[in-house]
Amino acid sequence: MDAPARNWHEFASSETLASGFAKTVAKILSEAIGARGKATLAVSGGTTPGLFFRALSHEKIDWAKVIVSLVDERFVPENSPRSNAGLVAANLLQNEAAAASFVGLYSTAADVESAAKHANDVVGQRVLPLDAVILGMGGDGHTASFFPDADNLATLLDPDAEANVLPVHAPSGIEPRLTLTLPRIASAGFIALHIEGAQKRRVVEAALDDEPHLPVRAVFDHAKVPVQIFWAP
Ligand SMILES: O=C1O[C@H](COP(=O)(O)O)[C@@H](O)[C@H](O)[C@H]1O
Repeated sequence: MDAPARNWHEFASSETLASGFAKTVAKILSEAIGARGKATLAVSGGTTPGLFFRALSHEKIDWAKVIVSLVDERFVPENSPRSNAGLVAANLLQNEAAAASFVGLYSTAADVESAAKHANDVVGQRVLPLDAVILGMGGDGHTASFFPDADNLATLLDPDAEANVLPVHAPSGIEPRLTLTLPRIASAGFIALHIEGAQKRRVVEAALDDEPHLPVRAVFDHAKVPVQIFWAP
């Protein structure tokens, strides 16, 4: 397979990226609301998106018609500092965006397998299809919870997977995880990869050139629309 196109959107700083990227995502959501009366957005967690979330929360769109969900989640309750839902609640579902609905992936199930079954159904009923997906990426080339050492990586990355959400066990992921599967991400109407720093840029370039085994590459290969990379040093 040929290397996918690179669509870089480069900003001078995290702050200018956050505000420019927020305007782009707000426009996508507004267009979806105009077209079908609602918009669905799945966002990532981790250390990168906080500033962007805060900028997006101030955008003046019809947030009551927006459903926000997650690309992936750690199997931890929302009050854990490791919870992606907690990050979204504290930073995105504020200000104008407080009117949005939120559908998370975590539930107080006995184990991550049961939680994934529950999330699979809820996401299928309330969230899909996705108008916009915001991905992050770790320095190991994982995106969503597609960790290189996940015991079910091939299933997670199966372009024909029937599941919406699957459990993940990966030593490098620390806790068990819940993640959207590749085809649910790849079929979104807008797909952005938000990364910051020279090292992550090198990882993306490597994934697109000579390291196609890195999990993030699978999104580029199967996305229905070209993946847009938002980057700041
Ligand atoms: O564990 C996760 O990591 C990735 C990347 O996070 P970052 O801290 O390097 O920004 C994130 O995209 C994913 O949602 C999260 O669960």
